[in-house]
Amino acid sequence: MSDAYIALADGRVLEARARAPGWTRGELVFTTAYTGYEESLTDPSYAEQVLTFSYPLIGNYGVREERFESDSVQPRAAIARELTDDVAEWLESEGVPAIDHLDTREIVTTVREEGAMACGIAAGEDATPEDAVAEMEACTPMSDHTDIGAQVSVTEPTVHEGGDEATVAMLDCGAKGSIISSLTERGADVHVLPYDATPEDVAAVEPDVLFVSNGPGDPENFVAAHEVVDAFAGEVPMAGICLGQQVITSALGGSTEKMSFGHRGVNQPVKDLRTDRVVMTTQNHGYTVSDTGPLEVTQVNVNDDTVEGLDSDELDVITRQYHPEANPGPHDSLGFFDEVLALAESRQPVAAD
Ligand SMILES: NC(=O)CC[C@H](N)C(=O)O
Repeated sequence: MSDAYIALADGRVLEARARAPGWTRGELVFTTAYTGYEESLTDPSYAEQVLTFSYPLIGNYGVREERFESDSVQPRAAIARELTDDVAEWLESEGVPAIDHLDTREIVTTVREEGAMACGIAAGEDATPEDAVAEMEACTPMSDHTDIGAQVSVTEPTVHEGGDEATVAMLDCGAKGSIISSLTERGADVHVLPYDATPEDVAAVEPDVLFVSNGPGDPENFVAAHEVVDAFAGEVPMAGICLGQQVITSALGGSTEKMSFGHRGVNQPVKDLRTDRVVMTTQNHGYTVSDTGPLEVTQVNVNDDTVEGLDSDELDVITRQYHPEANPGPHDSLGFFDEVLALAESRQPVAAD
């Protein structure tokens, strides 16, 4: 008899071991990252998802708060072949169900073949397969989470001081902490605004750059952020990461679509079309830009040719689909943040003598 079950939308029910008890459901996804479990488990972009680690041992260097990307665990549940006690205790204390001792290769190959899918988990002494199936059946598609921004955003504007190099207005659609610190470390003051900030709220900050953060769910559901981008297009330089790239592009007239199983890992190869240089990147997304509107493609994914970087000299826009802040991940693309600051500088009025 097992004390945990996961039910997949394709009808399969797998037995597992409960590591943190609870009943839950979400969109089943996997990451191939072999380090960075604290960063991934606190990344707000995983809200409403159940995160499977394909790497078989998760937790072998403990749990340290300094590596957290937000102040809570974000996925609805965690799955690995083997979770250490450190990670299991952390997840239990956060009330997030966790299971291990199952064949995670089966989950990964299923999601790769059939796409990200609904799943239900029942973990704990009284768990039954039927409970897991009932959870799975109650799971709603990601695009139905129309106000997912409210789950992950600040509710009040918050200022992170970095210096007078630039003033950044960041729409917090679920921002990772290290995106904010990558900007403050370079001397920018970052005004973090709620995901549903109005153009007036943004104007009040007098930003040199408007930055749209990463975030969970379907980018089309971030309606207020689309309105802000539309209001400032051509007036204020813009930058975005992941959901930020998707929102900026669709607000400017392009579009996005859902991928089959997405990109989640720390070794996604990206080629810069201007230099022919390939860098390794950290990624976590299930949607992609399908029509770039007025933006020019500067970078593509070497594996599947999807859009990784966009640019517009005319509109002063630069965006990335991957995560240049690299937490976890290779540091190859940290220079993106220097480009964001240069963009801000290009628009600042030259001081009179
Ligand atoms: N990391 C992110 O910002 C993810 C963006 C979006 N939710 C997606 O899955 O594509």
